[in-house]
Amino acid sequence: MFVPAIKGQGTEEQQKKWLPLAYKFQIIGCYAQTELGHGSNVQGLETTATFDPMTDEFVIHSPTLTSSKWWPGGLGKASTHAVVYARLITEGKDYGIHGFIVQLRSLEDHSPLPGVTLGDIGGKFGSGAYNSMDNGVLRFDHVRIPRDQMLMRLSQVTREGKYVQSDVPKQLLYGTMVYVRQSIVADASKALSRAVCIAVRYSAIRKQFGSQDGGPETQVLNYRTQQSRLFPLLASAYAFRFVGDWLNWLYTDVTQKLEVKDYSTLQEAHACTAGLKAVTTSATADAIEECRKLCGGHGYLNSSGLPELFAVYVPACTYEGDNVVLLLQVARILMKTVSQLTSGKQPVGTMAYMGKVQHLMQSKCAVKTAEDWLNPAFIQEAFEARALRMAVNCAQNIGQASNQEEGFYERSPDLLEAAVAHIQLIIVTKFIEKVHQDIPGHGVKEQLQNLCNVYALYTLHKHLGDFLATGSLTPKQGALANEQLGKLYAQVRPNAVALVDAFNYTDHYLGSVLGRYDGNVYPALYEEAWKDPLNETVVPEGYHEYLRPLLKQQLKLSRL
Ligand SMILES: CCCCC/C=C\C/C=C\C/C=C\C/C=C\C/C=C\CCC(=O)SCCNC(=O)CCNC(=O)[C@H](O)C(C)(C)COP(=O)(O)OP(=O)(O)OC[C@H]1O[C@@H](n2cnc3c(N)ncnc32)[C@H](O)[C@@H]1OP(=O)(O)O
Ligand SMILES: Cc1cc2nc3c(=O)[nH]c(=O)nc-3n(C[C@H](O)[C@H](O)[C@H](O)COP(=O)(O)OP(=O)(O)OC[C@H]3O[C@@H](n4cnc5c(N)ncnc54)[C@H](O)[C@@H]3O)c2cc1C
Repeated sequence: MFVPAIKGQGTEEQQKKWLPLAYKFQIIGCYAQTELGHGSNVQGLETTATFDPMTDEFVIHSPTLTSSKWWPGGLGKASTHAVVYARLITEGKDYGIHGFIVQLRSLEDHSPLPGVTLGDIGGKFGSGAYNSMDNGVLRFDHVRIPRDQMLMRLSQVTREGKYVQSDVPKQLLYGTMVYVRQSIVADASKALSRAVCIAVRYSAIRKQFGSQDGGPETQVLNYRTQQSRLFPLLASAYAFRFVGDWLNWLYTDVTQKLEVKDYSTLQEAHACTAGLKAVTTSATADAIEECRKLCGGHGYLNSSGLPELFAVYVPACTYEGDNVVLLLQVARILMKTVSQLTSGKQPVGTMAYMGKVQHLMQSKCAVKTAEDWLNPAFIQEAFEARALRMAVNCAQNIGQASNQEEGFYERSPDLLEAAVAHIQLIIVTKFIEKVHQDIPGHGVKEQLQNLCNVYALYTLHKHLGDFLATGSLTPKQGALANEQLGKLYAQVRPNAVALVDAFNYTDHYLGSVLGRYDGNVYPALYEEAWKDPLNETVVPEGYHEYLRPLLKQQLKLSRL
C-alpha cells in the first residue's frame, strides 16, 4: 500500500524519487493510517504534521496515546519508511488529513530514528496464522521531515507555508483504499475457491451410512443437505471471480479517466469497491467456516488447511474498511441517487436500473413455473425490483425524520440491507453477463449457467423476506425458486469435482490433506498425525510429574 499511495498522491517528482527505491527494496514501506483511537473515521485521526517555515520542515508528532499509529502491516519490525496520514497544520490552521513520507529506521542498522518509537502490537486471532505479519505500533516525538516529503499531488504547502488545494477532488486521498478494496474482491474468490475445493473433494471421498447388504456407504456429496450447503458456495466462488474481473476493469477505467481529470465515475468506483469488498469478504469468511463444518471432525484439524485459511482470511471483513462502515457508504450514495430521481437526472453505471423507477416500483414478477426461474430476465428484474424498492422505502422513511442525518442514523440497519441488495444485484448481473459471452470448452457454458442460477436463486431464497416484504415476489414464486434450486443441485453434482479441479490448485498451494487431488485422504491423515510433536515420545512429557503421582494416589485411595 506504500507504493500505490505514492503513485496516487505523490507528484511525478516524488514518484521518480521514491518508487525506484521501493521497487528495488532499498527501502521497505508501510501504510500508516489507522491509529489506536481511530481507524474507520479517517478524518478523526490525531497525528499532527505542523509546518515550520523557519526550517522548511514538517514536524510529525503523536500528541496523545490514541494518536499512536496502530495496526499497519509491516510497521512493527520490517519497514524502514511509512506513508503516514496526519493532520496538516500550517499558519495555525488545521487542513485535515494528508499523507507524508516518513523514514522510521536507519538504513545502516535498522534502529529506529530519533523521536520514533516502534514495535509489534502482539499476537492476533487464531493459531498465529497472521502472526507472520508484524502489525505495528508507532509514536512520533516531534520528528522533522523536509517539506517535500508531504505527498503533494492533491494539495501543496508553499515555502512560505501557504496551503494550496489542487483542482482535484479531495476524495483522491482515499484512492489507495479503493485500489486495495478492488484487489480484495478478487482475493475473496481465491480464498473461497480454496475452501470449496477442499470441501467438495473431501465430500466426494467421504462415505457415511447408507450401506446396502454390506455394499459401499453413501458419498456425503450425494446428500441433499450437503449439496444445499456446499453448491451455493461453489457458485459464489465463480460469482466473485467474475465480478472481481469486472471490478478490476472498472478500477482501471476510472484510473484512466482520472489521468485526464475526468472524475465522473469516482463515486461509482467508491460505491462498487466498498460494497463488493464488504459483501464478498463477509460471504467468504462465513463460507470458509461452513466448509470446515462440511468436512466434519477432520475439518477441525490443522492438516485440513481450513482453520488457518479461516484465521488468515477473517480480518478481510475489517481491514481496508469495516464492512458495515463501507456498506453505509454505499447506502449514502443510494440515498443520494434516489433523491435525484425526481430531478430527471438519469442514474448511470450500476445505478442505471434505478432510472426505471416507474416500472420497477409496480412491476409484477411473471414467473409461473420453476423452470421460469432459469430465465435470466426474470432473475434480473426480481433483483432490480427488490434493490430499488428497499432503497426507495429507506428514502421515504428518512424523509419523515426531523432531519436527513438523524433519519439516516435511525434507519441505518435498513440502509445496510438496502446496500447489500444493491451489491448482490451487481454480482448477479455480472454473472449473467459473463455466461452470455462466448465461453470455450465443451459444456463449460452450461455448467456456468447452472452455477449462475444457483448463485442467484440461493441468494433469493436466503433473502426471501426482502423480496416478499417489497412485493417483488409472491410466496408461490419464492417456493418455485426453491424448487428449481433443488433441480439445479442435481445438475451440478456430476460436475462438482471437475468444477473445483478447474481452479487448478496444486496440493502444495491448497495445503490440505482433505483436498488432495488424488483423494487419498485417510493414509495422508494417518501419516500427518505422527508428525505431531506430541508423538515424539511414546510416554508423554509430564507423566512422571503429574499423571503418575495422580494415578498412584488414586490407586492407594481405592485400596483404603
Ligand atoms: C492461509 C492462506 C490465506 C489466503 C487468504 C487469501 C487472500 C487474503 C486476502 C486478501 C489479501 C490481499 C490483499 C490484502 C491487502 C491488504 C490488506 C491488509 C491491510 C489492510 C490495510 C488497511 O486496513 S488500510 C486502512 C483502511 N482504512 C479504511 O478503510 C478506513 C475506512 N474509512 C473511510 O474510508 C472514511 O473514513 C469514510 C469513507 C468511512 C468516511 O469518510 P469521510 O471523509 O469522513 O466522510 P464522508 O462524508 O462519508 O465522505 C466524504 C465524501 O467522500 C466520498 N468518499 C469517501 N471515501 C471515498 C473513496 N474511497 N473514494 C472516493 N470517494 C470517497 C464520500 O462518498 C463522500 O462523498 P460526497 O461528499 O459526494 O457525499
Ligand atoms: C489484519 C489487519 C491489518 C491491518 N492493516 C492495516 C494497515 O496496513 N494500515 C492501516 O492503516 N490500517 C490497517 N488495519 C486497520 C484497519 O484498517 C481498521 O481496523 C479498520 O479500518 C476498521 O477500523 P476500526 O478498527 O477503527 O473499527 P471501528 O470503526 O472501531 O469498528 C468497531 C465497530 O464500530 C462500528 N462502526 C464504526 N463506525 C460506525 C458508523 N459510523 N456507523 C455504524 N457503525 C460504525 C463498526 O461497524 C464496528 O462494528 C489493519 C487491521 C487488521 C485487522
